[in-house]
Amino acid sequence: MKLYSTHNKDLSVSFQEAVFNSLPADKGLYMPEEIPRLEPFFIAHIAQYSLQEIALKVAQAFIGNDIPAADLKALVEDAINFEAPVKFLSKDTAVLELFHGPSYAFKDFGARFMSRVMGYFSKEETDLLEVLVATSGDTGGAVALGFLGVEGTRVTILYPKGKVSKVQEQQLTTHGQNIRAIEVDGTFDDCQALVKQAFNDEELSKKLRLTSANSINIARLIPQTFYYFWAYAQLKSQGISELVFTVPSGNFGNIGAGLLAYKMGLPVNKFVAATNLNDTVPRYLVSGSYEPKPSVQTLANAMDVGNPSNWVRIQDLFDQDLSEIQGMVSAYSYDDEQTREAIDRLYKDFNYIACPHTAIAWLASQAYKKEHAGRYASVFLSTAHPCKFPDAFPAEVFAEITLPEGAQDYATQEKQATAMAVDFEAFKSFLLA
Ligand SMILES: Cc1ncc(COP(=O)(O)O)c(C=O)c1O
Ligand SMILES: N[C@@H](CCOP(=O)(O)O)C(=O)O
Repeated sequence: MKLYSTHNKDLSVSFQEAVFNSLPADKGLYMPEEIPRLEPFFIAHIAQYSLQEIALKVAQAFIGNDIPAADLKALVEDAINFEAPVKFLSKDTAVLELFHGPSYAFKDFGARFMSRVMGYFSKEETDLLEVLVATSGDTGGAVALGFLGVEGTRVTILYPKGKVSKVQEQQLTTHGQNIRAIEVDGTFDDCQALVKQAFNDEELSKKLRLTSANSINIARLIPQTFYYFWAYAQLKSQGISELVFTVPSGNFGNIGAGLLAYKMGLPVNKFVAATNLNDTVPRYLVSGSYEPKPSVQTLANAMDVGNPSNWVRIQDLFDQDLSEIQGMVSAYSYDDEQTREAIDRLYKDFNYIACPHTAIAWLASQAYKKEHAGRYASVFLSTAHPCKFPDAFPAEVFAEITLPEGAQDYATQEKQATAMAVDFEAFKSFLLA
C-alpha cells in the first residue's frame, strides 16, 4: 500500500512510514494512492461472514503484503474481539452499537488495531515509541487501553480541562505505567494543534520517535471502515440492502471511514453527519464556504471540535467537488436542549438509553427521513456507552443502565495529570524531559 499527502499527490510513502510519521511534513494527511474495490461477489454474499472475517478482508485489501496474511489475520482477531450489533428500534430504524469494546466507545476499533500494527512494525526497534494523542473524551481512553503495558511505548494524552466527563477523565488519568495525561487549559482544538505542532518541530522529531494515535493516523481510519461493512452484512442477512448511515461527528474520522468504505464498493444511499453546535461542516455544506470557528462546549463533549481534521480527507475522496460531496453527505446540527429531548424520547418511546452523541445521531436520522421518504433502513451509529455520561440523564434513568464490566473500577483509582496552559514550549519541554 502506498500513500500520498492531501497536499502533494506526488508524494509516495509506504504504509509503515505513514503509520509512524502520522502526518506528512507538508501538513496534509496521508491518503491511499489507490482505494481498493472489494469484489461485487464478496459484497453480494457478505451476510455469510463474521465481523472478524470481514475486517480481515477489508484490512487485506488496503494493506496487501505489507503485513503477511497469517500475521494480519492474528492481528485482526486479537484487535477486533468484541461485538458490534445492529438493533432495530422500529421497522425501518436501527442502531449500530459500537461501544462493546474495553473503553466503551467506538474508538476501540481504531485504537486496538493501530496499537497492534505499530507493535508488529516495531519488533526490531529499540527506541521508545512516543505516542501522542489529543482527545475530547473518548480517543484518549481507548488509546490508553490499547497501549497499556506495551513495552517500548509511552503514551501522552492531552485533554481539555473541565471539558470531558468524569468517567472519561478517569479513563484518561488513572492508568499510570506507560500512560501519562496532560490537562490542558484550553479546548480540544488547542490539544490537537499542540500535537500537530510537535510533529512539525525539528528538534522533537530528531530526538524522539513520535507518532500520533489520533484519526489523522491512517492506521486508525482503516479499522473504522470494518463496522460499516459489518452493519451492511447484518442488514443483508435480514433481506435489507438499501441503507442510510447517520454518524455522530466531531473530528469527522468516523464518517470519513464510512465514505472510504463507500468508495470501496459498499452500497450506501447516503451518509448523514450529525453534529452538536460545533457545526463547521453542516454550515459548509450549505454555504460552500469552509469557516471553522472556536469549539463550544456541549453535552456531547466528544464532538466539541471546531476545526475537524478529517474534513480534508473527505474533500480529497471526492476530488474537492462540493456538489459530489453534497450528493453523498447531508448534515444536521443540534443544541443541548434538543439533545436532552432526544435522550428522553429514545428512552420513553423505544426504551433505549443513548449517550448524547448517539441521541444527536438519532435526531439527524429522523430529520433526514422526514425529508427523504424511501424504502431504506436508517442506521444510526451509537458511538459510546451511556454509562460514560452520568450527567446527561436523570438519576432514575441512569440507574437503569447496566454498567459494563470494570466500569466501576476507575472511580477507585487516583487521578494523575499534569496541568498545562496552551503553550507549545511547555509541551515540548515536557516531552523532552
Ligand atoms: C462518543 C463519540 N461520538 C462521536 C465522536 C465523533 O467522531 P469523529 O471525531 O470521528 O467524528 C466521538 C469522538 O471522536 C466520540 O467519542
Ligand atoms: N472525539 C474524539 C476527538 C479526537 O478523535 P480522533 O478520532 O480524531 O482521533 C475524542 O473522543 O477524543
